[in-house]
Order: sequence, then structure tokens, then C-alpha cells
Amino acid sequence: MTEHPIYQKAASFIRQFYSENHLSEADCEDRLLEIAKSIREHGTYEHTSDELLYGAKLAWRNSNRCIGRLFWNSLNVFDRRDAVTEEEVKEALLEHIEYATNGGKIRSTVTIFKPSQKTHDPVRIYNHQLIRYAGYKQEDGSITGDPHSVDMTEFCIALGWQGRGTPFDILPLVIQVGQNDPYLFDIPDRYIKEVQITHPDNQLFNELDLRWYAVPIISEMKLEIGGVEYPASPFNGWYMETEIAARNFADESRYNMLRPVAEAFNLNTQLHSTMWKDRAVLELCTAVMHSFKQAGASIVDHHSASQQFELFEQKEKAEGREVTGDWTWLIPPVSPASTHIFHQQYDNTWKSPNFFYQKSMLN
Ligand code: HEM
Ligand SMILES: N/C(=N/c1cccc(CO[C@@H]2CCNC2)c1)c1cccs1
Repeated sequence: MTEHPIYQKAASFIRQFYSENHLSEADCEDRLLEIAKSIREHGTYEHTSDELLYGAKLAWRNSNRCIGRLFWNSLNVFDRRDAVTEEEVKEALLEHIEYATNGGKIRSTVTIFKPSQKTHDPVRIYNHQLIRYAGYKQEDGSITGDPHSVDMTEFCIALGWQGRGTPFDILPLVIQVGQNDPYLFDIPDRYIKEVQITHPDNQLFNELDLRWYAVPIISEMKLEIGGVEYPASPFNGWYMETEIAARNFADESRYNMLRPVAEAFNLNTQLHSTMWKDRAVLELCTAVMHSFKQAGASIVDHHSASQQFELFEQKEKAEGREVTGDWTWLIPPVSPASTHIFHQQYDNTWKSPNFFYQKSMLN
């Protein structure tokens, strides 16, 4: 079997699955014989539902850049390897959004579509996230909406989509099944939970009319389990507030709102030394936490998230497993040194199963 690289990855995953679930050694070896036969005959093998469920949980547990891994074992997994038509994939994606949103009490969920075949990918999703705002480049070069979405927005417009042109237009979903042309469809409004971002102490801030969607659902990464690749495997958790407040609203290459926020607080933005940028970021964090809580939408602040990650480290140690991590991503972008993460080092070895970047469908 050594001539099949997939077998080594399969054997390593299957042995981990059987041992961590306290299943019989003999059954494990029988399963491996079955897999070896399938690989010899078809060049690949098919995961059982239980293997798929556990493999997805392991992929989350192995995600070095993720601070939210304490809850790895409570991941909800939808096995949609049966969905092969545009209609079936569309329904599965809308079902994912509805189930994960759960009225705001967000459930961490991954939907797994058919794996890569030798010659092609049965299902691919063009979107970076299932729910994301459009970005429109204006004549004068300015951008309305999310600058990160300009390419996707232009792609959708080329396919006949028309946005309303506001800074917060939800992009349509674009999927490809088999060798078909890209298939585009809007997400009905009733599926989208959005939060109006207001500040608890400053009405002037509210006039900035900021909003954000509740559920981040990454749809452009590939899930790899035991040598089998799932290029369409959208997964969601809930947000950590800094992602919205300190990056999506704050970055100059995103919504670039620090100066308008500072002005709403009457801060002196002429001198760095007044710390106006730092104060603006903190007021955005405060507003995001306040607004998500008021809207009944799950969210975690960066201090609580770091504490949960510390608990994850302790639990893994108690189970006799080494935690791997990417320090540069694990530290939050606000007050990083106020978390334990900043003051320790992490082994950034990449274990499998895991989620990986893959070639974008756009270029
Ligand atoms: C439950 C709440 C969760 C929270 C609060 C959370 C938080 C985060 C944060 C803040 C990042 C860094 C993102 C960035 O800086 O752009 C991240 C990265 C990541 N998370 Fe989590 N996460 C959660 C659940 C999940 C789930 C359910 C999965 C998969 C099943 C997951 C997989 C990942 C992966 C693969 C990355 C790295 C993405 C990349 O390399 O671009 N996370 N997470
Ligand atoms: N809170 C989250 N945050 C993210 C997790 C993974 C990736 C991203 C977005 O990554 C982009 C690429 C680099 N930064 C932005 C955000 C989650 C999304 C899906 C499950 S949890």
C-alpha cells in the first residue's frame, strides 16, 4: 500500500478515530483492510458518518490559528455528500444558515459536501463567507461597502446580479456543481440575522449607522480528513468582537471608521499622542459587545475567548495531547499582552485532519 500516499493518511486518521473513541483494535484493523481494498480498486475510500463527524471535530481541534477550540467536541456536522444538483446544494446552504443562526443562539456547524474526485471537484463555493457585504468601486476610485468584496461583487454583477449599492448589501451565493457554469442565487432576507451597532453611552455614534451580520460562515477552505479532501465544507462559529470592531470596521483597507468614531467622541485626531485611534477601537469593541448582547446574538469578547483557550490547553494536557497553535493569529488584535497567550509560545506544527486554504474560484 505504500505506493498509495492516501493510505498512510487514512491509516493514521482511522487509528486515531478508533483509539480516541475507545473502539476495538481488531475492528480498526478490519476497517483498514476494507480501506486498503477500496484504495486499490478506486484510488480512494469513503468515510462512514461517524468517521466524518469525528474527522471534522479533529480538524477544528487542529486549527492552529483558532482561539475558539475549547468547544471542538460540540461541533454540529451535516453530512451532505449526497447533494449533487444546484437545487440540493442551495437547500443545504440555506439549511446551514438557518440551523447555525438559531435565532441568534449560534450553533457551531459544518456542512460537508461530496469530496474531490480524481478529475474534478463535484461541488465548489465561490464565496469567502456565506454571508458577506458587497464592495462597489466608484468612478472616483472610492469604494462603497467592504473593499475585500470588490472582486466577488464584480464577478456577481458580470453574472447578472444587481446590488442596491448600499455599504451593507448581502452578496448572493455562487456555487459550481460538476462542470456546470457558476450558479448564483440570493439568500432570502429571512435567513439573515444582522445587528445594528449602537453605543450604550453615545447617541452621536449611532448616526454612523453601522451594522454587521451575526454569523461568520467560512466557505472557501478545504477540509482534509485521512487523505480525503472536501473542497466545499462551510463552517461557522460565532464572532470574537475584535474581528468586527478592530479589523472589519477599523482597517483602512476595510470600513476605515476610526476617525469618524473618534469624532463622534469629540477626540483630538490631530496628534497620535492623544491615543484617539486606541480609544476609537475600544469604543467600537464596547458598541459591538453591547449591540450583539441586546440583539440576542452570540459573541465572545477577547478576554473571555483567551480564558476559554487556556481551559482548552489545560483539558488537552489532561488528555495527554500536545496543543499546537499559531501565536501570531491566536493573540487578539486588542490588548494582546493582557492575555496569557501573548506570554507563551506555541508549536505551529500542522496536524491532519485540518482546514486548508485552496485555490480561489475567482482567479
Ligand atoms: C465557536 C466560536 C469560534 C470562535 C470565537 C472562533 C474564533 C476564531 C478567530 C478570532 C479566528 C481568527 C480569524 C481572523 O483573525 O481572521 C479563528 C480562526 C480559525 N477558526 Fe475559529 N472560532 C470559532 C469556531 C470555529 C469553528 C467551528 C471552526 C471549524 C469547524 C473554526 C476554524 C477556524 C480556522 C480553520 C481558522 C483559521 C482561518 C484561516 O487560517 O484563515 N473556528 N477562529
Ligand atoms: N469567528 C470566526 N472567525 C474567523 C474564522 C476563520 C477565518 C476568518 C476570516 O479569515 C479571514 C482571512 C484572514 N482574516 C480574515 C474568521 C469564525 C468563522 C467561522 C467559524 S469561527
